[in-house]
Amino acid sequence: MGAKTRYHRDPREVALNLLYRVEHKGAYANLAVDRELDRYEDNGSQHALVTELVNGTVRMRKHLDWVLNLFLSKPIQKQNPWLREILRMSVYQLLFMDNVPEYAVVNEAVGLAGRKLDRGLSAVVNGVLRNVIRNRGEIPYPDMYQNPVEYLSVYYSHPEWMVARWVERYGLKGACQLLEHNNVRPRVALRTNLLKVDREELFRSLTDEGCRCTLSCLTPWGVWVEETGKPLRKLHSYREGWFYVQDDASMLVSAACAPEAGQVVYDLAAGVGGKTSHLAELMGNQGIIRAVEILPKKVEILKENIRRLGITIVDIWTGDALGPLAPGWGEGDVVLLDAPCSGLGVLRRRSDARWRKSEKDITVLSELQKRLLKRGAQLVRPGGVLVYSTCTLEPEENEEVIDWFLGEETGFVLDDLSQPLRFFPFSPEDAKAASRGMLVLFPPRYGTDGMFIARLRRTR
Ligand SMILES: C[S@@+](CC[C@H](N)C(=O)[O-])C[C@H]1O[C@@H](n2cnc3c(N)ncnc32)[C@H](O)[C@@H]1O
Repeated sequence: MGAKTRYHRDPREVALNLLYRVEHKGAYANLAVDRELDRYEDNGSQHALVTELVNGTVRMRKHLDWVLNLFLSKPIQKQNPWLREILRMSVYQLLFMDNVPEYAVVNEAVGLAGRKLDRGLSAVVNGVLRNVIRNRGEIPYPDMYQNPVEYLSVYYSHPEWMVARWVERYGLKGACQLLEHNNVRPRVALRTNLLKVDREELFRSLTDEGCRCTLSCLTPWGVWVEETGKPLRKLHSYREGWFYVQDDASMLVSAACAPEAGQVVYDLAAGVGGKTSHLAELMGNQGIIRAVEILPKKVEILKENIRRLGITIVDIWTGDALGPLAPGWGEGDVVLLDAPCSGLGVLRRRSDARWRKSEKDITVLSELQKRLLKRGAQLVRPGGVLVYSTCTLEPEENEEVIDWFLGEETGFVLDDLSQPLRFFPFSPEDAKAASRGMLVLFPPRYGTDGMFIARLRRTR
């Protein structure tokens, strides 16, 4: 990429153009923001403002639309698309950002409207925003007692079908905790690459480069970064391959496999290699990992990741795990299936993800998961281990897949997860579940991503 442009455009205008692309052209919020900001010289505060304006506005869309509809004569959905995004972004600042003065929000919005719209619509922007400011203390949300699902869905800005599921499963209190968790920026966690450094050394290097971090109390590898002086990719320790960016919950998956040096290990849905690389680290980079991934683009990133981390034991097969694999790939000691899933446990990571999912995805994915798990089982040697994981909380993709599998395959039993994960500070009820072989990490409980892990052993 050539020289970067100095950041001279109004960050709100940059954010508005991005919002238009996300809401009206189908762009993915995180990719669109990254790509756009990559064009400019890094300027911490303006980059942070654009990111917050876009992700916050997209994430809180349902809440914002509810509020706006109280003050508009025509529903927000029927308004001019530019007007819609200017109003949403401005009300987001008024209701959810406490470091932007009200007058600045209105002035900036009217200025943007003047550039994108005609005079009449600029006046609408001015009038609506002033009305929101006057009434912000007494917004009438849906009735919490009469219709809790509708209330939570609007207040926490999630699709109603998701809220209904979670209220039924976790009760009102648990659902509220989860919804709140999904609206908070995730912490940045790094996994120390023990092939190259120990965690204290990584910590010192990060601190020397101006990062504010703490050691994770959840895993032996994690370092939590609260603030970086520069983007992670520009750090010396990143270039040296001393860490991989990964949530603590994901680190549990490879740990649950408990692979040993010299073993043959399959990673049947390797993606960009988050778990593959951790498996290799746990094996001391000795043995063989056979990584399968259907998307060539991801395989390219996987290759780059393992190169940077200094891992040399991964053989890659680019293709469908349900089809034929590389010649000579027979049974393995451990098979991991980190299955494609609805991702409802990691909604906080992508602001637009909640709006892209449908309840039908869950049913469709659970069928694929069953087929992939059955395929994985064929690759486990007698006495070997099969680990199944997802980053969703939905039983159809988790416990029900395992129950179905155990009904079909008589040669497998659930295997104790608490031993390989003995470092983790489980609640008593999670510890019990882990010892029985299946575990759901409920995100608000540990501040992690949501994760499901099941460990099975082939008995014959
Ligand atoms: C949950 S992601 C894996 C994430 C990865 N384990 C990591 O930690 O980075 C699931 C992956 O499965 C891949 N996938 C989906 N269907 C597949 C199939 N039939 N065969 C192989 N890979 C598949 C997807 O492209 C996706 O990268």
